[in-house]
Amino acid sequence: MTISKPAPSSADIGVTGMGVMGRNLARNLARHEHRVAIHNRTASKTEDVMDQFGDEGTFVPSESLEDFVSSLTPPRVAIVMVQAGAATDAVIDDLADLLDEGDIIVDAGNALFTDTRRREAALKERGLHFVGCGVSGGEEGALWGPSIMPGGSADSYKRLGPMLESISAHVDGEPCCTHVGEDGAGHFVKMVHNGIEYADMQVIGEAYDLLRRGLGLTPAEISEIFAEWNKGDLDSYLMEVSTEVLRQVDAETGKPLVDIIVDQAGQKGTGMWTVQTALDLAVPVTGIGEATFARGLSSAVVQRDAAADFEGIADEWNIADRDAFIEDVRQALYASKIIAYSQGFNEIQAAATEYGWDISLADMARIWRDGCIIRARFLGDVTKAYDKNPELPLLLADEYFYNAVKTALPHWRRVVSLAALHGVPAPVFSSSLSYYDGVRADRLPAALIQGQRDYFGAHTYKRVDKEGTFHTLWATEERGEVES
Ligand SMILES: NC(=O)C1=CN([C@@H]2O[C@H](COP(=O)(O)OP(=O)(O)OC[C@H]3O[C@@H](n4cnc5c(N)ncnc54)[C@H](OP(=O)(O)O)[C@@H]3O)[C@@H](O)[C@H]2O)C=CC1
Ligand SMILES: O=C(CO)[C@H](O)[C@H](O)COP(=O)(O)O
Repeated sequence: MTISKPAPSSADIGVTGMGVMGRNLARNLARHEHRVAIHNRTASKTEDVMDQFGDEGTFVPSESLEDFVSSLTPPRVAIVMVQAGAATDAVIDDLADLLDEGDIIVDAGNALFTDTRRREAALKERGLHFVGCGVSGGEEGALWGPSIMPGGSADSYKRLGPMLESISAHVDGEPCCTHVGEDGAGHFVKMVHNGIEYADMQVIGEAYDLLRRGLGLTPAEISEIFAEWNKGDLDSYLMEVSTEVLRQVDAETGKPLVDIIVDQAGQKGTGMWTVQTALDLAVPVTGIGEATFARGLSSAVVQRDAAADFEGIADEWNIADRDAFIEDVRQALYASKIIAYSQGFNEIQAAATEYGWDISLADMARIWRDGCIIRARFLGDVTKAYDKNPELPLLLADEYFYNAVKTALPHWRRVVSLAALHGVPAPVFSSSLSYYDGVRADRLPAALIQGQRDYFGAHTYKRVDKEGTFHTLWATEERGEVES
């Protein structure tokens, strides 16, 4: 269809960016009886949406951004769904010039939360509301009910919230959408969601690799094991996805598709942002970190080529009890997953303190129970844990999760040892176990590190037996101690 000029104030909400996500969010809004203005830089995409889906609800298409804005009913709500970074800045700038005081711009892309804070502050000065809003669920989620994580002011949520809640996924009648917190809080939580997504995918990958190498199982056999696991504590969308991928056969070669796909994992940057930000906040997110580095290692072609002939000097696999090994791997996967989530929630907690965001961790777990990529039965238990104690210092301090990890421990230790002995990389399984042993340790070798720092840089240390800060005069013969 060709697009004609829309009637002024004929839409309740608008979406600009008719890519994979934007068009489906617009269709979801239209299906929920919102009149949706739609626009795309390349007008043919808007026409395409109208041709294919125009009869699904009330769409108000525009060719120009000016028409798009004038078709919105004041106070206007315009959702931007374009690439993060420069593209988002460009669209926001153009929109801001056309909007009036009190109007709301929603950035629903995967923006870096510091960009969101900058944009919110700049637009506030112009009297505009800016809402950085995480959306998860991929193409299908956007269409049928994503998990939605809006930040921005509580005032903008009053206008925006009911529309977003109407299109989100629901669990027991509760929307998987809530006001996360002020300014960049929504995008922060979405970033950590994606970081956790990386860790969750990696632990499933490590389980697959160990089952395949340890027992010589085929991808189809592992798919069946995963399907079984998916009926219990590990029940999750990513487990389901893995089951599907592993059972897929390549039509051209007749081989398992997973053997045909090049083993170099891509990344768009949200996992890396989660790790970089965690370092800034001094929160150890070892699971997410190792998962992100594992993707990096997989794509480090030059280094992998150079190391391809290195000896492993590893044991040959000879597992006597197949079922016991499968259970070991399942337990290692579950425990490592709990650690990764525990660390991710700690990162959100730390950011809430740093930026003054009033984020309910229970609500974050609640809105991730469905719609998003990390949706899982497990998140119902995480919700309960934070409902019971919103101040939990770490998820593992909850009795349910502590017991789960305690039960998993012997299995987990066996798997990590076997992986090391047999030369199978299991970076998240093993680093998560180290985190667990580190966080529960009575004494850590950090005392030696403090001594080393004091020796070469007079960085001082504290003593276990008295208050104060001390320095040993290492360069003197007496090596006396002074209080500094
Ligand atoms: N795909 C996914 O599963 C998910 C994606 N996201 C996030 O959603 C956002 C959109 O992703 P997705 O829909 O997959 O992307 P697509 O590549 O499918 O679409 C990108 C859209 O951005 C528009 N665009 C790009 N550059 C500009 C620009 N300079 N000015 C105006 N418009 C521009 C494109 O317009 P044109 O047609 O003219 O090129 C197109 O409409 C991203 O931030 C992404 O990270 C979030 C959750 C899940
Ligand atoms: O946001 C998402 C889901 O919530 C995307 O699926 C995510 O961007 C995928 O990330 P990457 O390409 O880095 O694996």
